[in-house]
Amino acid sequence: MNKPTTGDFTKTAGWLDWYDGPTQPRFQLPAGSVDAHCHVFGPGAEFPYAPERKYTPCDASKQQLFALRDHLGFARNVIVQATCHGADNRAMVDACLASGGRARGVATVKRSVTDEELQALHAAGVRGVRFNFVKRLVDFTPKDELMEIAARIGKLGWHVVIYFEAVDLPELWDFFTALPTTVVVDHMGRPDVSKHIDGPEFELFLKFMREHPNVWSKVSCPERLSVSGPKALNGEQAAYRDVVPFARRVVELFPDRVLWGTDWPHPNLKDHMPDDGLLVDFIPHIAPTAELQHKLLVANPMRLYWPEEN
Ligand SMILES: O=C(O)/C=C(\CC(=O)C(=O)O)C(=O)O
Repeated sequence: MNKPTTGDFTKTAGWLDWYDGPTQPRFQLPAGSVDAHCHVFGPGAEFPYAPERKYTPCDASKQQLFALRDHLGFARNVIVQATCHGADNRAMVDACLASGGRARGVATVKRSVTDEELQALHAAGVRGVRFNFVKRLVDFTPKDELMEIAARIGKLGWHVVIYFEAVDLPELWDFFTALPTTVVVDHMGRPDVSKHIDGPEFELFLKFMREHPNVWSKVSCPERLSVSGPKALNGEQAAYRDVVPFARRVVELFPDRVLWGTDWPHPNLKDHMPDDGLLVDFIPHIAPTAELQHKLLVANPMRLYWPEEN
């Protein structure tokens, strides 16, 4: 895959581009698998990055995303609006429209979004909005604004994707548990995997899922969560072992409410870029049976993003 230059934009210092030439996964994805968390970036020359962004990425186009999809053996993508595009959803919408029905989207919208704009996003394939609470990525948005947006998009049958770090869950609990829609948590709420899996922090996350049947989780991003590796590089077939027990527990406890995605092109990784083929080989470690794999990769994302096909 050739990486284009970033138009007039200069990448954030130390930015790592995605892994060039990922290996063919050994794990064969079930037919119809969905990569339920990935992004497109720009290209900046066509879809400029937002003035309020906290980082400037490398360009990562829809063609490059679709080439990765085909290489890894996925059938479909869910393209999640990244903060570097703010609430300008054009790059994500353009990718959904170009996918021939094989991509759905998760948008970022402001309170000022009109009903017509929401309808247009729906027609393009958007089925959710993302509320981001990771402080290094976004400025604060008042909760009453977010609640108002949630109520409006709920009427369209959309869901809310929430991104936060584990230490912030207690403070966000009341807001999250009041959301009226299906709620999808990015990357298991970013547990600190150096803490004990049975400790209070991860237990609070499991309680969140246990007590609220509208809450789903992406069991993605081991490359972001891992502390001790090993990294998904150089043919490593048992990467990110410290994350496995956490993700596996969520998959086994809530098999009908989990999703998986590559997170390509892996924004803001500072230390290494995973080989996406080896990331796919991580899946059977956290979903060890064919039944769990089918739910995680096919049945669950299809139910949430393509319910009309069920
Ligand atoms: O995309 C991800 O999964 C994670 C991100 C970036 C992000 O969310 C965004 O920019 O919107 C991160 O942790 O830096």
